[in-house]
Amino acid sequence: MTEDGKKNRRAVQGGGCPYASRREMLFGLAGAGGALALGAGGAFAKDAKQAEVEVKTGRADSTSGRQVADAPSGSGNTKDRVPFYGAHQAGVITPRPATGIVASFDVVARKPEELEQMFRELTDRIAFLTQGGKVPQLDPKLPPADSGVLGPVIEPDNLTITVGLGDSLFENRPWLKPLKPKQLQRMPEFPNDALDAERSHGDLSIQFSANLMDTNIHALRDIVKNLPEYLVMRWMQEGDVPVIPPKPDGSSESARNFLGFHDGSANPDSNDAELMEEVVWVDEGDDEPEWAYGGTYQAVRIIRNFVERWDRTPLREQERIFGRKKNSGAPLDGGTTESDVPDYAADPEGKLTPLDAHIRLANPRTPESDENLILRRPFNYSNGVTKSGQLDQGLLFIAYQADLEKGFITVQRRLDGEPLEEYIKPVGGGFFYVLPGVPGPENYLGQSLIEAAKKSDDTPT
Ligand SMILES: C=CC1=C(C)c2cc3[nH]c(cc4nc(cc5[nH]c(cc1n2)c(C)c5CCC(=O)O)C(CCC(=O)O)=C4C)c(C)c3C=C
Ligand SMILES: [Fe+2]
Repeated sequence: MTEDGKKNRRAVQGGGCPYASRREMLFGLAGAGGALALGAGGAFAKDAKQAEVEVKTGRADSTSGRQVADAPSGSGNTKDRVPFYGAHQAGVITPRPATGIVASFDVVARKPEELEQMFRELTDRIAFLTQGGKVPQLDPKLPPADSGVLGPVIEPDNLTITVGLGDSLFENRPWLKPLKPKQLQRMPEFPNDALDAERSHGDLSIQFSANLMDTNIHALRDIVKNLPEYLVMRWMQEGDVPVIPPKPDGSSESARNFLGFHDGSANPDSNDAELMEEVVWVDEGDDEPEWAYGGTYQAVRIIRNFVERWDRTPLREQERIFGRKKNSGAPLDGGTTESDVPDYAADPEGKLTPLDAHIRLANPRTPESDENLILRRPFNYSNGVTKSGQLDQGLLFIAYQADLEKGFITVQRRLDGEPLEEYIKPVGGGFFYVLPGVPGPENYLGQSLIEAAKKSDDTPT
C-alpha cells in the first residue's frame, strides 16, 4: 500500500473510537500541561483541585470518550472537562461536542504591551471558563461578577475556547507584520461566494464549543464583558450537531448536515497523533515563524444551504451530487456503510461516482491529493427566515490544517463549479491562525508571538 493509501485509510470513516485511547489522549494532555486552571483568583482553588483529582481518576469525564471526532461527543454531562493547558489549544482535535459558536472580533489594542495584556486577560478567562468553578459573590451595589446565565457555579460542560488571529491583526500593526504566519491571508472571494462584509474576516476569532449552547453563550458574554477595552465584536455564528449515541458494538456514525447527509465520514482520524502532526499542527519542519509552532490554520465558512430547492431534488441526483448514499452514507461504488472507502481508480470514467461528485473532487484519493487533507469540524446552523421568506439554514464549516494553501484553498479550488453549488452559497467566514497552546499556569496565549515581537527591531519600545 502506498503512503497516501495508508493516510487515507487512517481517515475516520464514521467508525468508532476506542474509549481507552480517547481517555489516554485527554488525560495525557492534562498530564503534560501540569496543574489545571485555577480560574480567576483563589476563590476557585478548591474547585480546580477537585477538578485535578477528577481528571486524574477519570471520574470527571465518565462518558465523553467513545465517539469519533466527527460524531458529537454526546454525554451531555455538564461535568465533562477538557484540559486547558497543553502544547496545542483545545477545540481543534479534541472531540466536537454538540454545540458551537464562532465569533470574530476587531482588536482595539495597538501597542505590544496592550496586546500582551489582552492575551493575558483572555487566557485567565478561558482557563476559568473551561475548567469551571464558583462565581465570586460581590457587593450587591456593584454589577455581579458574572451574567448568571449558568447559575452560581460554572460547570465546564466540555467547553473549549479556541483563539485564532486574522490577517488584519498583523497587517494593521507594522511591528507585528514581519511575524505574520507565512500563509495567513484575508480570505479571498471564491467564484460561488457572496461574502457579506458584516459576517466576514476579523482580527481575532474565538471558537466556543460545549455540550450546551448556553455554556458557549455564557463564555462569550464573559469575554465580551471582561475585555471591552480590547475587543469589539464583528460577527458571530452559532451552530449545532445532533448527538448520536454509540451503537451497542461501540461504533458510531457521523452526524447529518441540513441536506440530510452524514457529514464527517471521511475525516482524518483525530485520535491518530502522527496523522494530526502531519495534517493539522504547524511544527519545526514547516516554513513558518518559530513562534507559530503548535498552532494551525483555521478556515471558517458560513455556507447557506438552499434547503427548499434541495428538498425538491430527486434522491438519486442528491446522491450523485455528494457521491454517497443518503441513508447509509456509503460511497456510490458498492459499499454499504459510511466507513467503506471508494475506489476511484476502478471507476475512471465516473460511471458509479460522478467525476464531479463532491467527495471525489474534495478528495480524489490520488498520491498527490494526499497532501490536501483537512480536518473538518463543522456545525449546522439555522438563522430563522430570510426577508424573502426562505429558511436561512446552512453549514458553519470549520476546517483545520497545517498548510492553508495545500489544505482548504486547494480543496475549495477543486470544488469550484461543482454541482453542489446550485444549492449552497458561502456568505461569510474568514481565515485565522490558531495560536499555539498554553503550556502551564505561568504562561499565556500568544506569549511566543509577543516574545518574538519584543526581540524584533520593528517593535516600538
Ligand atoms: C473546501 C472544503 C470543503 C467545503 C467548503 C465543503 C462544503 C460542504 N460539504 C458538505 C457536505 C459533505 N462534505 C463531505 C465530504 C467532504 N467535504 C470536504 C471538503 C469541503 N466541503 C472534504 C475534504 C470531504 C471528504 C472527502 C473524502 O475524503 O472522501 C460529505 C461526505 C461525507 C464526509 O466524508 O464527510 C458531505 C455530505 C456540505 C453540505 C458543504 C457546504 C454546505
Ligand atoms: Fe464537504
